[in-house]
Amino acid sequence: MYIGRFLVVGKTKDGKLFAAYRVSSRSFPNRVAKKINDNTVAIIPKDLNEIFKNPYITYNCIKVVNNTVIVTNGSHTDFIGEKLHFGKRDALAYVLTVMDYEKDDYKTPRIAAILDKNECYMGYVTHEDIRVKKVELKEGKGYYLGVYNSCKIDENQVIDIEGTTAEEIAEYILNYKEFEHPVACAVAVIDKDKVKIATKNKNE
Ligand SMILES: NC(=O)c1ncn([C@@H]2O[C@H](COP(=O)(O)O)[C@@H](O)[C@H]2O)c1NC=O
Repeated sequence: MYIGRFLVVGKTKDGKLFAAYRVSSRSFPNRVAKKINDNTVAIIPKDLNEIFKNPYITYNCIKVVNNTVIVTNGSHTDFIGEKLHFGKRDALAYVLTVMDYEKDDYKTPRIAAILDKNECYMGYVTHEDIRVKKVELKEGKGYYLGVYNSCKIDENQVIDIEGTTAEEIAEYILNYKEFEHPVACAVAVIDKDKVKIATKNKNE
């Protein structure tokens, strides 16, 4: 099944909260997840000329602001980070409403999640729907939300989670076989009062 870009929020078997993002792509497979600093992961084309071909393929996919993790499939990551003072629900609702779905051939949805050690919200905007929801995370499980054929917040969109570190989870989700065309994965794990980030790219 091809679900395009997707995010996962969940809890490891040893109780740590995490957010993950995977690029799956038919059209732009030559990209990497690159750790920019301890708080930011970007999705970048290997050939920088690609940046000018499509406005939606280069962006920060994870940002950590004061131990709060934001994960998205586009440039709304930074905007949400700037609006966290609205509260998690309202930051998602505001930015998704203002930025709307992507104006490409597929009307690709924007997806997002915000997570800290206390709570998690997921959200999306499509050309016909918009939703933000608080979710309760369960040990050893991750809820996914993807851009194609899976753009909904639904308890049935759940996968088992293997691994307890950011590195292990990134490897696991990049290689998650059910979802086709893996390209790159980035993960942020909340471990006590620190957030640890890791990336894993195809053929790395
Ligand atoms: N965020 C991304 O990494 C991303 N990659 C591709 N897109 C958009 O989705 C369209 C379809 O891409 P694909 O065939 O790789 O699923 C692209 O033309 C582009 O407009 C993206 N936009 C949203 O997911």
